[in-house]
Amino acid sequence: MTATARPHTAVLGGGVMGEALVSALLTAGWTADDVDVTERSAARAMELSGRYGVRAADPNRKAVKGADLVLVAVKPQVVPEVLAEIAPALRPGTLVVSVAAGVPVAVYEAALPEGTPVVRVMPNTPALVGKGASGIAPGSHATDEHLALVEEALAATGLVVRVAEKDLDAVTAISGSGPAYAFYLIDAMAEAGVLLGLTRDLATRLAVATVEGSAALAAQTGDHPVVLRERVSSPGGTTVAGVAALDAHGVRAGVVAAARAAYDRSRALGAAARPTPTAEPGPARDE
Ligand SMILES: NC(=O)C1=CN([C@@H]2O[C@H](COP(=O)(O)OP(=O)(O)OC[C@H]3O[C@@H](n4cnc5c(N)ncnc54)[C@H](OP(=O)(O)O)[C@@H]3O)[C@@H](O)[C@H]2O)C=CC1
Ligand SMILES: O=C(O)[C@@H]1CCC=N1
Repeated sequence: MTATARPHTAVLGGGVMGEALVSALLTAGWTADDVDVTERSAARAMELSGRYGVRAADPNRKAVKGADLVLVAVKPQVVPEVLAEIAPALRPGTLVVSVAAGVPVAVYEAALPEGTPVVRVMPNTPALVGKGASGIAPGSHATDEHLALVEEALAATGLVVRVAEKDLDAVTAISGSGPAYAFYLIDAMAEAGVLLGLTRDLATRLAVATVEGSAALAAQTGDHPVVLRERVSSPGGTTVAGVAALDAHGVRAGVVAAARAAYDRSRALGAAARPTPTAEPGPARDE
């Protein structure tokens, strides 16, 4: 039996998320020969090449020339310059997928040749261990087949859900940035354990296992979080005392404020990436 051919793929930007994407592609059935990765620093590109066997390509423009799938994983502020660089070299039909926070599909469609299919993705770092959560949204030229290809590319990362683009800033605020909130909670629980006399190692292991187990219980039962919380809370017991203290310290309001701040920041990053009204319209391809 021969393996299914995968589209030749260029990953532009090999930082935290670019590396997660490279790893996910290889787990999903792409071979190392199918994947090129570009980086600003040659040393980082060689590091990824050594770790995964993928080709360290340079520059972005050359990498996309032979690609059927381009994954943009640079910072939002760098997206406009990368699009300007690659636009003339993109082959017709090449699917451009971006994980950049906030940057609207319209920015890609304005910068890339007319008709270029674009899909925006908001992944998160638990993708590194197959436990991620990603929202994906199509641009105006992306078809169901394009979305299916993105789902195939992300198959090893965990949950992938299709959403409307208007919801991606909210997805960013909840699941994109969310791992940091969860790590914040784990760190705070571990620190509290140390305050109460546990060793840091034990307190950290207990906190990690508790958050992991609670997430697994919520996922496997499908029960509402309030129901699950009530099951922990014996009348007049320790848990109601603890949860009352969380409420008294405004922790719920703090989580809502965190998500709102991340949402606003995502929108601001998107606004900053939009071209000024005087900018020239889309470029032509290389001959
Ligand atoms: N980290 C996360 O949890 C998530 C990140 N994202 C998105 O993923 C994108 C990348 O984020 P993250 O991986 O955290 O950031 P990183 O800074 O770790 O990665 C970006 C990488 O791109 C490199 N780079 C910069 N300019 C270029 C260029 N012109 N061509 C090729 N590579 C370049 C950077 O090099 P150098 O450092 O030398 O500039 C860096 O290694 C962002 O747009 C972010 O919004 C989305 C969801 C979650
Ligand atoms: O912090 C950020 O901007 C990126 C996007 C979501 C998670 N990390």
